[in-house]
Amino acid sequence: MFRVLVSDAISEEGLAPLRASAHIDIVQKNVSEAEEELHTFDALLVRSATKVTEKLLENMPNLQIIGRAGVGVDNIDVDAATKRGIVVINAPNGNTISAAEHTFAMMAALVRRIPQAHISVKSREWNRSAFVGNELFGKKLGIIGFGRIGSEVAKRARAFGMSVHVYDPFLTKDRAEKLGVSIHSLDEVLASADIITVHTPLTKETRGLLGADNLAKTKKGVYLVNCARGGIIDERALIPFLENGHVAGVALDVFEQEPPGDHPLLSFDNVIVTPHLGASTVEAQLNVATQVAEELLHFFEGRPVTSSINLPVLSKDVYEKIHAFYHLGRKLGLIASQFMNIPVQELSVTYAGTVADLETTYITRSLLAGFLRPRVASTVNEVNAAMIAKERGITYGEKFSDETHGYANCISLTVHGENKTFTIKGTHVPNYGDRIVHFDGVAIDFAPEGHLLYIQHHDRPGMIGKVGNVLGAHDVNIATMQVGRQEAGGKAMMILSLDKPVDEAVLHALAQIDDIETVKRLEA
Ligand SMILES: NC(=O)c1ccc[n+]([C@@H]2O[C@H](COP(=O)([O-])OP(=O)(O)OC[C@H]3O[C@@H](n4cnc5c(N)ncnc54)[C@H](O)[C@@H]3O)[C@@H](O)[C@H]2O)c1
Ligand SMILES: O=C(O)CC[C@@H](O)C(=O)O
Repeated sequence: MFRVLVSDAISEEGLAPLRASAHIDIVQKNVSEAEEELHTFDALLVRSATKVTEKLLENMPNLQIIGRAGVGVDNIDVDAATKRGIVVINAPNGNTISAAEHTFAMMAALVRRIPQAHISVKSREWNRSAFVGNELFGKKLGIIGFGRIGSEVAKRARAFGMSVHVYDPFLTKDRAEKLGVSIHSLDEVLASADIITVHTPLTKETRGLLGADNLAKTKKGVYLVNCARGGIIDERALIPFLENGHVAGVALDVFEQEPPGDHPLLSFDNVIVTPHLGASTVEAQLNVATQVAEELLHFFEGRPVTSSINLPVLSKDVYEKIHAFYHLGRKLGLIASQFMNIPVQELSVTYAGTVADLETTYITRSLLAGFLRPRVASTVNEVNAAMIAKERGITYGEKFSDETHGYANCISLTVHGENKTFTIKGTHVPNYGDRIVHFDGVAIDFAPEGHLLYIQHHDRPGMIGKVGNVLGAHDVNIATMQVGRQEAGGKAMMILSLDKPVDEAVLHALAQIDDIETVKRLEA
């Protein structure tokens, strides 16, 4: 049974695809209620309330995947999850429209002073002159961060007759033109906008982006909106700008600390607030829950996930094309690691033929995971392989070549260790399987499967018989045997596939045979 802990309020209807599976057990409890059984869960589904810390991950040793029903993953320690090989997925666009609409509602409410007027009328006052606002029409809207939500806000702003000035260092000119906005530097946006709305993720670069220095560059009378993440506007730095009237008003849906408690900003009449409601619509909650539940189901069924934060994104199409090579890459890495059972510094992967046109990043990650598997005690997979390699000082790189050795495709791995380099090459033959076609400088042909035995010897008559006799005497059955040599009478090798793994006594007996140089067990 695949056990899923749903620790925040997630749309019940959205969880339906998971509930439909007889092999998935869903438990709805918060983390402290589930304390005793945390170690039993394979998956964790959260919104923003559950803080997925390193400590929590330590208590969930079986966890394979974390699903965030929403966009921001700042409540999840993604590095700690990656280190443990845990896939992190989110629902990147299920709440985009709701968040954009909320931003717009906040902006309109801010400039027309709707919340203040609402409170006044509810207090039995009728003071029309106290709530004179501003039009949005004709105003310059500065958007900082022009991704999914920023661009939806822009569409609505244009419909309101606003001109939109955008700052996003990752936005291309083409996309900006398509969306009818102009790209500017941050300073230009700060200096020209009547209203500024932020739509970036919260990162090291964006924390405090609107701090004292940048706030001082804004127009006097500017309005600010933050429906993205608390901390992008520095709350403390904002206070003097509100006190001296430089900033005319602020709309906040998000806070550095949530809930904000008795925060000084809350006492300003021109600061309007909501309790992180950007995604709180029936539609958005159904969308994000459905997206994340479907992705979780794909993961459970061994199909590719497309919204992972810590894995290269793969479409179903791409996955189908690379799947076979992903498997071959894993085997190449695994065999090379055992053969080169010494410290290594560098792996170099070369793709040739049809495989060179595919999404090779994923194949390389798989190869790396295969290589690291015999070397690390913890789980290693394509999620954490790059990170573990880095920690261990192993660099890796990809190259592309035309040299296919006559095969339709060829993946070549060269491992550089101290004083020793090893190269292994493999190909995938559709409807047949994986073949290793070069091994340590010798052309050969064997399937990378099961219990393998590598024997390097001098090319002499009778070697096959001698090896067969030793194995027979130890009751070891040979399933297949492949031989290869560099030149007649020179370096030669045998790769045997055996019905069971051999023990040290067999290895020792084989090593005693004259003209045998090396004997190695390889599990594939
Ligand atoms: N209030 C809510 O309930 C709510 C709901 C959904 C999303 N959000 C938040 O809204 C924000 C935007 O979400 P999205 O889905 O549009 O994300 P997105 O990834 O589509 O867009 C983010 C944009 O920010 C840009 N960016 C990154 N660093 C930047 C920088 N230093 N300066 C300027 N731009 C930068 C990126 O290039 C990208 O275009 C996120 O913080 C998300 O968590 C809040
Ligand atoms: O779960 C929520 O309501 C918050 C969602 C929002 O902040 C997000 O980043 O998707």
